[in-house]
This record gives sequence, structure tokens and C-alpha cells, in this order.
Amino acid sequence: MVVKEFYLLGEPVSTARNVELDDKLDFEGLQHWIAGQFAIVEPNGIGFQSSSSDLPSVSDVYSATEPIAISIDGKAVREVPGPKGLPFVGNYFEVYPDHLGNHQRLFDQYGPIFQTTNMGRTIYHTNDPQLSAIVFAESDFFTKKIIEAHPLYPIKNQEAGVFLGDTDTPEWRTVHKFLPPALGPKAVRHYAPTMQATVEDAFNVFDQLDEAGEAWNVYQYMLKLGSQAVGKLVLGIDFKHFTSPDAPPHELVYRIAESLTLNKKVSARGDWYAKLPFGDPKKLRDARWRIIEMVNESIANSEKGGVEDLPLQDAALKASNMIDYAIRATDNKGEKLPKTSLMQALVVATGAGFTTTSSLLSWLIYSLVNYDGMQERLLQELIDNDIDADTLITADITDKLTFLDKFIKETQRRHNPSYQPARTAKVSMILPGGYKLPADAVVIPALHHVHNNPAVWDNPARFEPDRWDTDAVRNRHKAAYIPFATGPRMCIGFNFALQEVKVFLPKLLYRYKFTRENDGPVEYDPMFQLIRPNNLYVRAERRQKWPPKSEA
Ligand code: HEM
Repeated sequence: MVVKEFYLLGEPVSTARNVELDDKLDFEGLQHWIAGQFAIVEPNGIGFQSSSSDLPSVSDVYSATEPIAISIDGKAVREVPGPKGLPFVGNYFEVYPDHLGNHQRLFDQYGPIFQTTNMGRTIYHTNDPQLSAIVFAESDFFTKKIIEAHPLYPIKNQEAGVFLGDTDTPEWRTVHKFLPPALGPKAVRHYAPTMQATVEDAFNVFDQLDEAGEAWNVYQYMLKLGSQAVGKLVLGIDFKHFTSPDAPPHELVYRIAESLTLNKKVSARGDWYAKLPFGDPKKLRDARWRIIEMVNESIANSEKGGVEDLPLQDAALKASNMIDYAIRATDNKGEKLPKTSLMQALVVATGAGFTTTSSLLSWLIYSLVNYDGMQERLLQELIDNDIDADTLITADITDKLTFLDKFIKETQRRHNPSYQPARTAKVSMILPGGYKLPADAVVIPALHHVHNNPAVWDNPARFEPDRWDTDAVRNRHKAAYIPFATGPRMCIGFNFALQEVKVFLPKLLYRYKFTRENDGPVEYDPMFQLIRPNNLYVRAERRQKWPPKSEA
């Protein structure tokens, strides 16, 4: 055993402390041992220096006679940078209303991680895939723990288990055992016919709008369409959104959308505000209460039928919707999802399901009308795969639509609906690049900025579905493209979402030619918890002619 003094380069030499070293360590072992002693997340980036030179080998380190400095990726440790804020409001006016554009500017200015303070809460943002993978990993360093500074704090709900609850809890473990089977690849395949019936039901309204020569607001109708699918497949409710062009959204849809807008407003303003007994904080509490009431009603209706209990996987393949699944599914100990978790988890799955998919559908239509040649290429792919108005679209068919797949990926890269999943630091640590992060720091891997990071993506602002065939994209860092986040708390509904858009889009595109109606920039709603286009209007005209099949 050897004892040496170590300190972090960038800190005063007086902070050096004795570390006992096993004399059989190799260099990698030494890096790991020191990483553990100083809470350095990535041991491979550790280097050693004396006051006069680098110490590149174990023997150099063991024979050093003065305190040894630890460098991280060749750098000294440092605080995470960020803009200076104003008293009380912090960086609010520097970030809002255009938080996407302003965060991009801050990444350009400060590099791969920066911090902002908003109404007393500090948040860290990163656009770096390596840092994002670390943050999302549920490890000794990070977890999803919704503390005051976390963006989901105003709607935290431990009973829901998923999305709105902390990871290290019995509720998360239980709900996370029961829900994912119902959203796995096999389970969602059997939802394809209901998905198709849902989009065909909407033709009635799009046809009427076409006959009247009217343009329509894309998000409003995609909200009706996306929620209609989730209503049927999660809750077993027909929202009747396409009985006429003016059919209002079902109250449940309206309330969930309202609660997300209110949450963004309430959480942007600080804790004192969230507790007010009037105004938006009260409206937020009322909206949540109504949502719970309506989902409970739907569960009670499903239970009336009397259903057979089934093991999780069988239940997932036989259930007609997720309520039906959740009241039948039984684990190997004969246990079921407890009643309280069932209701809350389904509310969350409903909200997470339709707000995201309706935004994604809207951005897909945006990409169709905004980027030249896309509509023609997508249509040609349908024709070449013998798809027509009568085709029953199954997962086997969509698996063959490779251009559609690249088009969806590129749309999610440029215009992903989710942008701020956050995780919390369990301990103080040193991140790659030498950044010092305190315990309880809330870090957001900024999905939009990871996907548009010029250090990762070649010409990121260019919409280019064919980039997905290049080696550069195939060999990307595993967290360079993470529209559904990554790690144990990533989206559990991504199979559902992708299958839905892969059924809806071919059906819509085969029937209608889409054109943009309004000029000017498409704006997103900065006060909504997801990125959705506010002012995109299109015409959808019934196609009269289709191109011939490509020559082989
Ligand atoms: C385009 C569609 C979608 C996108 C972009 C998306 C994105 C995400 C992201 C980024 C997360 C992580 C949130 C966080 O870390 O705070 C998440 C979690 C989640 N998503 Fe999705 N999602 C989509 C569709 C869906 C659908 C259709 C469902 C259900 C039917 C769903 C259910 C969930 C649930 C339950 C969680 C929480 C998982 C957990 O807490 O362990 N999502 N989603």
C-alpha cells in the first residue's frame, strides 16, 4: 500500500488529501480508484500532473514527491458557466419566450453545459450526447427525483408511478412492471386495426373541409386525431372528435391540455406562486381533479363487464385497451396493479400519449408541406409497395416503408415534441470536461439541442432524411438521437407512438395532397410543456390521380 496526496487541478493545492493506493494497480485501475475517491463520473478522462510535468504512467504517479493534480479530459475542474441573472427573476427574460432559440444561443456561448436561474431555481442544460447518456442512466450519480427545481414539480404525483414520480419508490417499480408489456412491440401490433379505423373515421371531416375549400389549423385537428386514438386504446372511450368539423375536444382532452399549459406557467414562476389558493394554481388543481374523476368513471365501466385474469404478456396481447389490460393483468405472484396506481398511471399514460403524438403528427405534416419533394417521395413509396386506399396497414407493411421511417426520424430530430426531461444529481460530482456539479442539481438533456448540435450533426438545420443512411449517422453516439429519452425512465409508449404515425401518415397521404396555406414563420407555443406548432394551416385536397409504380 502506498499513500499519495491528490487534488483536483483547478482547486488550490491546499485541498490535496491522502489517498491509499494498492501497489498492484495498473493505470486504468488507478483511474477508477481515483474516480471513486473524488466522485469523478468518467474515469477514462482522468490524467495526472505534477507541478512541472504530466505523470503518464503508474510508476510516475507512485514516485511523485509532491501533491498530484488530477486533470479531467486534460482540463482543470471548473464551475458550470451560465449567464448572470437579474435579482429575483434571474435569467427569465434571457430565456423566454423563445426558449429554444435562446438556449441555442447559450449553448453557442457557453459550450456543452450551462446553468440558468429562473425565479430562484437553478437548472443545468446540456446538448452533449455523452453528458446526456450519463444524466439519463439512473446510476450512483443521477436519478429521476422530482425536487422543487425539477420542471415537473408542480404536478408531481408519486402514486402515478410513471412520469410524474421518483424512480426509487415502490410505486415506480410496480407501475413500471405492469404498464410496459401493454405498450411493447407485440402488444401494439394488435392495435393497428383500431389505429387505422381511427384515421379513417377522420376522413369524413377532412373531406368536408376539402369540399368547402377550407384550410385548417393542423395542431387542432391532430390533437383531435391523436387523442381519439389514445382515448380508444388507453381508456376504451370514443371521444367522437370527427362527427363534424366543429366537434369540440372531449373534456378529458381539454383538461389534460389545460393542465400542461397551467403547469408550465405555474412552474415558470416559483414555489410561492404554486401554492396560491386562486388564479392559475387553483385552476391547475381543479383540472387535475376533473381528470381523475373522468378516468375513474371509465375504469368502473370496464369493470362492469367482468373479465378473466391473465398473465401480463397474454393480457397485453388480448386486451382491447389499456384499462382492459390493467384490470386483467396478473404478475407471477398473482398480484395486480393496485387500484390507486391504476387510475393515476392511466391518467398519465393518456396525457403522455396524446399530447406528444398530436404534436409529432403536426410536425410530420409540417415537414410534408415545408420540405420540397417529401410528399412525392413518400407517396411513391406507398405506390411501389402496392398500398392503396383499401390496404389494411399492418406492422409487417410499415416495416417495408424505409423512406417513411427516415422521414419520421428526421422530423423527430428537427422538431421533437418533448424537450425537457430532467434528472437530479444524487451527489456532488465531476462531469466529463471537468464540470463541477453539486448534489441536487437538476440537469436537462435538452433533446432539441442534442439533435441540432453542430458538433454531432452535419449541417443540423438541413432537413435531410437520407442522412440516416450515412455511416456518420449510423455510427453516432448512442445518445445523439433520443426523442424518447433513454435509460430506465425513457418513454414506455414509443412503440405505440411510432406505430400510430406509421399507420396514420400513409393513410392521410394516400388520400390527400397537403399544401401550406399561410405564409410566414411557424411559431411554437413557448408556454406549453411540449413543442407544438401554433399557427400552421394546410389544405388537404382529395387526390384524383396517383403516380405509376416505379420501374424496377
Ligand atoms: C411522439 C410521441 C412521444 C414522445 C416524443 C415521448 C417522449 C417521452 C419522453 C422524452 C419521456 C421521458 C420523460 C422524462 O424523463 O421526464 C417519456 C416518458 C413516458 N412516456 Fe412518452 N413519448 C411519446 C409518446 C408516448 C405514448 C404514446 C405513451 C403512452 C401511450 C407514452 C407514455 C410515456 C410514459 C408512461 C412515460 C413515463 C415513463 C417512466 O416514468 O418510467 N409516451 N415520453
